[in-house]
Amino acid sequence: MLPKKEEIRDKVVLVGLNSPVLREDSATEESMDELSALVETAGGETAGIVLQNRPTPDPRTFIGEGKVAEVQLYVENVGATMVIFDNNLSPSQQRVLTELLGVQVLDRCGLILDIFAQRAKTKEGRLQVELAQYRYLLPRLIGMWSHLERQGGTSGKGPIGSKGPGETQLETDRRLINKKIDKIRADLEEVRRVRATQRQQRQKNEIPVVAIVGYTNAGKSTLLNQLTGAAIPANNRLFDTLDTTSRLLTVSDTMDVVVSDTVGFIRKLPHQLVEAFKATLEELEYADLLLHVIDVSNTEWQHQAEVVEKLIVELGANEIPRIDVFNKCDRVEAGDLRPHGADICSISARTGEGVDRLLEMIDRRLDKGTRRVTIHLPYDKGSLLDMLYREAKVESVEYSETIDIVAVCPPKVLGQIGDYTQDWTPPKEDWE
Ligand SMILES: Nc1nc2c(ncn2[C@@H]2O[C@H](COP(=O)(O)OP(=O)(O)OP(=O)(O)O)[C@@H](O)[C@H]2O)c(=O)[nH]1
Ligand SMILES: [Mg+2]
Repeated sequence: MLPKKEEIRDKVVLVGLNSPVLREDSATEESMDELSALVETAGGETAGIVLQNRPTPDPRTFIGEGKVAEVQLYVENVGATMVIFDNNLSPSQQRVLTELLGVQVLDRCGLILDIFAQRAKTKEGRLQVELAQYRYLLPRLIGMWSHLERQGGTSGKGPIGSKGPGETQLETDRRLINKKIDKIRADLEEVRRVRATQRQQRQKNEIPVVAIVGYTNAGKSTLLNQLTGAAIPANNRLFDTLDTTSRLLTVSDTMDVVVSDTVGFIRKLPHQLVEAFKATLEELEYADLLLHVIDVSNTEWQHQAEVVEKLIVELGANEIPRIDVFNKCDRVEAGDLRPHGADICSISARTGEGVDRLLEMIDRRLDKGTRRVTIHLPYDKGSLLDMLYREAKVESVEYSETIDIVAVCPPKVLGQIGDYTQDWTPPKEDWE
């Protein structure tokens, strides 16, 4: 585990393998830079970067054996205390490398899990991280025990069914961890149930849900703060936000929405984490609109946006209407700004530039044709008032020459009272 900031910082050598067979798990200069930012976030310090090009990984040592010796020399020279791989290592590769290099070896997944463990604050967040950690740990634990067995040579040689001490211990550990996993799953199930109830309540009140999604550090929390005046911490480090925070936002005269900030995405997000954060990310599935925040000041923004798109599909949220929000436009030259389109807008969540237009877009995208109108109802049509009380939100009623009513009406109601309203403006036609 990496120490916190105020303690001595781990000196870390970063190692990556670039190989076509690894496909998305392959390391590039950009992914190594990002790994370095992750190390920084975790409170460590990058002491060197080694990137190897190789047609295929070595099954035992992942990078080539010669490269292992080179890394070992590097570790000694800079006095590194840890080596972190940008790729995913198998449990046995991790073990072999730890032995050969003589310092702790982590892979990208392990590092991200570590950061999540440092950041998780709420009970739910901690449960989710714990679940991911146990799921990550289980195969590694098994590898560790079978390794000890081989060294000790005390087991595995007897007749089938006879258990050596290593195996017994392994089985005990495995059972304990599986029991833990079951317990955490049950607790998270309860969280999910509570969320479902809250969701039903919102649906009954017909408050649409807008979820802010995007790559880590894109500016999601800053946008929620800008929109709602919330005070969610927004820091220039990866995975600052782990919990979903929701706030009410008045979008226009006729519309309130709930806006939710969500955990950031990253390339090679450990699948254990995706699974563990399902309860949080489930919110996405039920959102009425997604705001995909993209940091255009990052040279990698296109790749980052693709990663997010993929995860949105994986989470079954790709059918939900979406607005692409190009953020941090204050940091790029005006000429570089992305073109405006029906579902695209440029903003600066920090300065507030472009946010009004974003609000208009949200309003239109979610608009189901609801309008606030003044109705002048002749007294002989008084029975329509009952219908209004049932089907619309009546805000005021005055009895003068006619019955004067102000009400927020869904389209169905507007159709029935159209003859008695003057100020009903039909929905704008300039989209879809
Ligand atoms: N210049 C500039 N900086 C911004 C803007 N929006 C956000 N930032 C900065 O970008 C950094 C990350 O912002 P956050 O809002 O924490 O990003 P996030 O997407 O919530 O990040 P995670 O929660 O870590 O996934 C912070 O330092 C913000 O101040 C912007 O429009 N312009
Ligand atoms: Mg955030």
